[in-house]
Amino acid sequence: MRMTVIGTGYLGAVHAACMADLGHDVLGVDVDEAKLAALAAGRTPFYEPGLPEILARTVASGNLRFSTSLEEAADFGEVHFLCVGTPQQPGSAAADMRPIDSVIEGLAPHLRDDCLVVGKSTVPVGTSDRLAARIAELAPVGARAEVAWNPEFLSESTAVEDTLRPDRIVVGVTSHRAEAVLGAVYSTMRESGTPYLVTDRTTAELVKVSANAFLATKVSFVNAMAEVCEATGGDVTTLAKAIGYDPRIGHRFLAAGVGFGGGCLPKDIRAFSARADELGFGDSLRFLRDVDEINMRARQRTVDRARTMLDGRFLGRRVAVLGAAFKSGSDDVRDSPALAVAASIQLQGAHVRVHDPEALDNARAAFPCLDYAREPEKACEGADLVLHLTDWAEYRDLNPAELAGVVDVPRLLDARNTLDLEHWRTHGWDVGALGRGNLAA
Ligand SMILES: NC(=O)c1ccc[n+]([C@@H]2O[C@H](COP(=O)([O-])OP(=O)(O)OC[C@H]3O[C@@H](n4cnc5c(N)ncnc54)[C@H](O)[C@@H]3O)[C@@H](O)[C@H]2O)c1
Ligand SMILES: O=c1ccn([C@@H]2O[C@H](COP(=O)(O)OP(=O)(O)O[C@H]3O[C@H](CO)[C@@H](O)[C@H](O)[C@H]3O)[C@@H](O)[C@H]2O)c(=O)[nH]1
Repeated sequence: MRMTVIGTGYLGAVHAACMADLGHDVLGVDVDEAKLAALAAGRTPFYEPGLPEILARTVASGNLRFSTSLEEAADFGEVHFLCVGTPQQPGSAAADMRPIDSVIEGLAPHLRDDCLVVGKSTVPVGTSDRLAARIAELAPVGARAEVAWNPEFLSESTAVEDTLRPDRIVVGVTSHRAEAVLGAVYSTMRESGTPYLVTDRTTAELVKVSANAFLATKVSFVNAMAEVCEATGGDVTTLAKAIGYDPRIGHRFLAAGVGFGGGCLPKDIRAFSARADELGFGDSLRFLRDVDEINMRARQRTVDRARTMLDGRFLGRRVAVLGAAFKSGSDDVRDSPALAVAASIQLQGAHVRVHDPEALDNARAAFPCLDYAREPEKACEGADLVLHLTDWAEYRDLNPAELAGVVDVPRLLDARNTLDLEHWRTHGWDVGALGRGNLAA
């Protein structure tokens, strides 16, 4: 099937390459010419495990091509996936819909007969109806252009696997024709037994934002329990392990620490709340403000704990930060808790040097005020405190004995709760963590 993928960022580049790998004929479209040039040369503009191989394969086979032209896109395919960004609006909690609106303005006047515009971006409920109405105004007379919504659930770091073998596929449609077209797009997944839910567009939009709201709530729940453990002397890691054995709760998304960040969960819960206020059901989602507050408090608690470990003073101290990406397996630093903490500590007078295996360039562009090192050992040189803020596997393999010889004072705060602190302690380290009130000072 011939299709376009409009917006080739973290979501769109993966979707385009995976669709091409499934045998579809795909045109990726973006406004960012540098990004398109890299993709067309088979180079991934960001770090995503497994993507370079699929991209190289599909570009070489000719199944995947790129363009900046929406007119060319309209002419190219019968299905158009919208994958552009919906970031938080500056100065508001709501989603910025300008990228999507501008795509519709550019695409709709050129749409061919019988095409399907399929939203994958995460949007405020009601968007698909609004876009369908606008397309009806702009599309050539007689063009039967429809809108469907097909939310995306991939996570960065496992995006390729999540796209090729998703937990479920949800399509929101208003006709049998749209249902049949999307059924053909996803025939491989359907044949392999992936749960496939066909629904109305509104429900499809809501499935996406409610899934992210639930995930955010789960992380904030465990971070609230971390606060309780700190106040009472409990251990949140054991607590999470114990409650997670109940299959109704489950272990995933119960890792307490510095909280959630990234280009999705924080902005999506805010946009959901803002939309609820707009539509008059804000009270139903009031709890999401607590979820957001608990999450922001996790960053502040990390800063406070670091200050306490440094005897109440950041000024003139050297702090090594392990991790800049919002999570391991990604180079994405959008709303990264690690960088928020690092910058706050720097602003309070410490000299902060950050290491990350993949996200250094993005981190430097976002926070040029921080100092950076290409090796963890370099970041730790002369440090009064080492802060573990992104849970890269390689940090679990660090040698505490060797690192003790590099730092000024062997002091470690594990704000991800994934390091073996007893092991570090046996090598002379003074250790701290979040939510582990039972850790003897
Ligand atoms: N990143 C994820 O893991 C993920 C997963 C599921 C859903 N989503 C949703 O998908 C959407 C995209 O997210 P992302 O992380 O890929 O963002 P991103 O910023 O990485 O990518 C967005 C892309 O859209 C391009 N773009 C912006 N305006 C454009 C225009 N007018 N025409 C063509 N291209 C344009 C940008 O240049 C960029 O390459 C968001 O709504 C997000 O919430 C993201
Ligand atoms: O137990 C946990 C799990 C996650 N996190 C943090 O939560 C954030 C988000 O992690 P994750 O959800 O794995 O990453 P994303 O790539 O942002 O994916 C989320 O956002 C995407 C965009 O909407 C959705 O498609 C995915 O389903 C949803 O998981 C990161 O900062 C993680 O470090 C925790 O602090 N504790």
